[in-house]
Amino acid sequence: MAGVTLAEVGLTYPDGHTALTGVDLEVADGEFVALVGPSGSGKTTLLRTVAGFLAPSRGTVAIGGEPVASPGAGVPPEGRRLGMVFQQHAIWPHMSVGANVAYPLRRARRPRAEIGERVTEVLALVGLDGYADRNPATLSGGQRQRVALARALAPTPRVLLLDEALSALDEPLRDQLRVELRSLTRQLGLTVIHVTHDRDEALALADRIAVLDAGAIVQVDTPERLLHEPATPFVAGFLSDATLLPGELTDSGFVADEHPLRLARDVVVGPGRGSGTLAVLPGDVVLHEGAPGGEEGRAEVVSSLYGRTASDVIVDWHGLRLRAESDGRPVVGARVRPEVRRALFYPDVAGTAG
Ligand SMILES: Nc1ncnc2c1ncn2[C@@H]1O[C@H](COP(=O)(O)OP(=O)(O)OP(=O)(O)O)[C@@H](O)[C@H]1O
Repeated sequence: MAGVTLAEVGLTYPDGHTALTGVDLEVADGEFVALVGPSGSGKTTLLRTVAGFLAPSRGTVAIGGEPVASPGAGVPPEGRRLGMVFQQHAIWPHMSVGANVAYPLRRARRPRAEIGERVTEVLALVGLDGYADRNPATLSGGQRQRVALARALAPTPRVLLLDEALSALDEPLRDQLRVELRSLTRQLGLTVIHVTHDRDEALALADRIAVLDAGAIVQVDTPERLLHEPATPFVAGFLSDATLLPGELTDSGFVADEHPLRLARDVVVGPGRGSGTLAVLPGDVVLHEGAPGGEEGRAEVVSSLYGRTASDVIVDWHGLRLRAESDGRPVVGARVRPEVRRALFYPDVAGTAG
């Protein structure tokens, strides 16, 4: 059993900056959890707290049910039986590939024969069979990351911590390593916490994703639920590029503040009445070309980026930058009429009437 449990974890750096404000997170044994959030939201701080490089100011961290950190007490990183892979510069250039992978085993004073066997085994696992004698300088970026992964896996860690481990690689290599990483961690039944700024990578790899904002977790859920049922306007905006706008929801529908958008009640998803925030997902907007109808329905295309499944389009609609997915590729400057087919409503806490 090697799940990871964080209970009420807070962390304030010595300069007084609070990076984590009370994080509760339960990662199950064998689960792959991605941590995402804007720059500075605390992702790396959280990962380093689990690793043992940082001590929480309050709360506890447990691995496999055993408390490893609480204020004033802690198991050092080397006693936590974790593997870690960073973005780059993770392997030592003056050692051969085999020596890099053997290093944590030598430090643990494992018998020489066992070390040799294990190095061969993990190099094969990451697709680097026969690379033990190579100098890391002669490897590609992707191969070096595989060496880093092999070194992290060599001592049979209970949990694998990845900090932007694939981010320095170019596509399509990054994509290939994503696939390999996922099947490898499944095969080994490893618990993984993966920090990434790449939303698509998190959605593709993770069983569940934890979304951080300003040092707190705002939602932990499966990729599907995060995309279709974001818990807050922030999550809808951050993960799905939702357009957010304030307004009022009544029994007859939504009326935007200082904008012509009006929606019937049956296309607005969400509880409550009163003032709040509407989140419009790009896939819920249809752009009608030719812009028939009244002036208030007209918008102008300001950006149109072609994509594999749809174009990513931004229109200026009476000062609102509305994001839409479009089957075609509308040209910049075209006049269109946006139709919002569905939207999510989040009542203001103070403005909710029930
Ligand atoms: N050693 C430190 N001393 C003081 N503040 C720090 C220190 N390290 C990080 N911080 C601050 O703590 C907050 C969280 O930083 P952290 O690196 O965990 O964020 P992040 O989500 O990983 O960001 P990024 O995506 O940019 O890597 C930031 O405001 C950062 O400036």
